[in-house]
Amino acid sequence: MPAPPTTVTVPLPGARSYPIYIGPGLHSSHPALLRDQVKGTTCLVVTNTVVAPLHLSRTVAALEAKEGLTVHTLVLPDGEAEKTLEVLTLIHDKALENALDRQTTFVALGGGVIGDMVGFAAAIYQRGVDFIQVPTTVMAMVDSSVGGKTGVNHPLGKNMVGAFHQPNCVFVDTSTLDTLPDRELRSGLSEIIKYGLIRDPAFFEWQEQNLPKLLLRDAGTFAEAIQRSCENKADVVAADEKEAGVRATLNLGHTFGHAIENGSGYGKFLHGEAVAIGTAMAASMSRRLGWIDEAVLQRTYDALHLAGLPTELPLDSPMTREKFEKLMSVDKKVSNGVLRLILQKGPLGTCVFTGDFDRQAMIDTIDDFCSELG
Ligand SMILES: NC(=O)c1ccc[n+]([C@@H]2O[C@H](COP(=O)([O-])OP(=O)(O)OC[C@H]3O[C@@H](n4cnc5c(N)ncnc54)[C@H](O)[C@@H]3O)[C@@H](O)[C@H]2O)c1
Ligand SMILES: O=C(O)C(=O)C[C@@H](O)[C@H](O)[C@H](O)COP(=O)(O)O
Ligand SMILES: [Zn+2]
Repeated sequence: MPAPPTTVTVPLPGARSYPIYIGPGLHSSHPALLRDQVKGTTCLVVTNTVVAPLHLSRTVAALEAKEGLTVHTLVLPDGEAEKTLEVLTLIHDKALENALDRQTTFVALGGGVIGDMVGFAAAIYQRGVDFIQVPTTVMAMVDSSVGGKTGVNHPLGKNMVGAFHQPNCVFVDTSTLDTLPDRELRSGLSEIIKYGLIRDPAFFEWQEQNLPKLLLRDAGTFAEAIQRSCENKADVVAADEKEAGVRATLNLGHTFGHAIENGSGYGKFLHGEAVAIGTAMAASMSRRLGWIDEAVLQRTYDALHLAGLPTELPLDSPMTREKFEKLMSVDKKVSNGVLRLILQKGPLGTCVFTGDFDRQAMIDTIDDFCSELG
């Protein structure tokens, strides 16, 4: 009997708490932890054209070992540009063609794009069916598979159509990272750094020491980074599941970042790259406001650079101040017409979620980041 894997729990009221299982080779060592989460007699595993040839057979084998379970599969096109309502409809087409009923479970096998889309498809299929997250990117393992934010993009705004829908469990087989390209791996580091900046200075200090080992894919270091990230995310989600307040802090850098993702054409930047530039913009704005000192600004930039992430817009960027303002005006944190932002304030590891800041500081920051372009 293999030792139990590392388990982080997302505590939620009403018997909705769920486990995040983390470990190398979980598909082989602990397949029962996955299949036991399927309650009915059918499930639909959804993945994409990149992940399917690499990992689908392992997930299907783990599920098919359950007696009486019929496993359906669907392979979607890959990429952020495919995170749309049109593509999501293919999931419902497949489910209905196979007469999948309300007891079915959807299984999301892939990165954050698949996880967000399959979760939303589950939230609205026959008004809600179960789903399981099987994340295969760093981004999905440390952030997107946890917490139940699901949805798709709209041409006019990122993640603009979606629902809160929590998974039955998150099954993190860290061995799937062996096939992840370096660029996608670095992108996920952006959200790991975020946890340090918004609430966990000790984790940030650990990152300052260990980011080089993460880039070298050291397995033990990765296991710790994933566990500590999931613990941070689980704490925040438990405190504020539907983002009435503190959960918004998980959006550090995202208002600028989402504008960059949309304004550059979904897919030019990976989410974590856009968030890295957005985090640099937010830090610069905090410094401009006098809310952080030069040392905190420098450490923020240094960590992003150490992770191999960008902190400025590329020279050929189509972003302009007008584009930023238009896209940021539909951010989900706008309340009664006032944009609220997450900004670092005080010592490293502290931030605020506020609409109470000098708007000129935001404009000047945007101008500063756009000034080298075109
Ligand atoms: N719901 C949330 O809380 C939340 C949090 C963070 C990010 N997100 C969303 O997640 C998305 C970004 O996620 P992502 O960075 O995982 O992008 P992604 O899902 O597009 O994956 C990145 C690339 O890696 C490929 N890939 C995935 N696993 C692989 C593997 N093991 N080996 C080789 N290739 C693999 C994918 O096919 C894709 O080409 C964005 O849409 C973002 O908005 C959501
Ligand atoms: O879980 C959350 O809450 C987050 O904000 C996590 C973010 O990293 C993630 O990118 C999320 O999808 C952004 O949410 P949105 O509400 O700004 O679309
Ligand atoms: Zn994010």
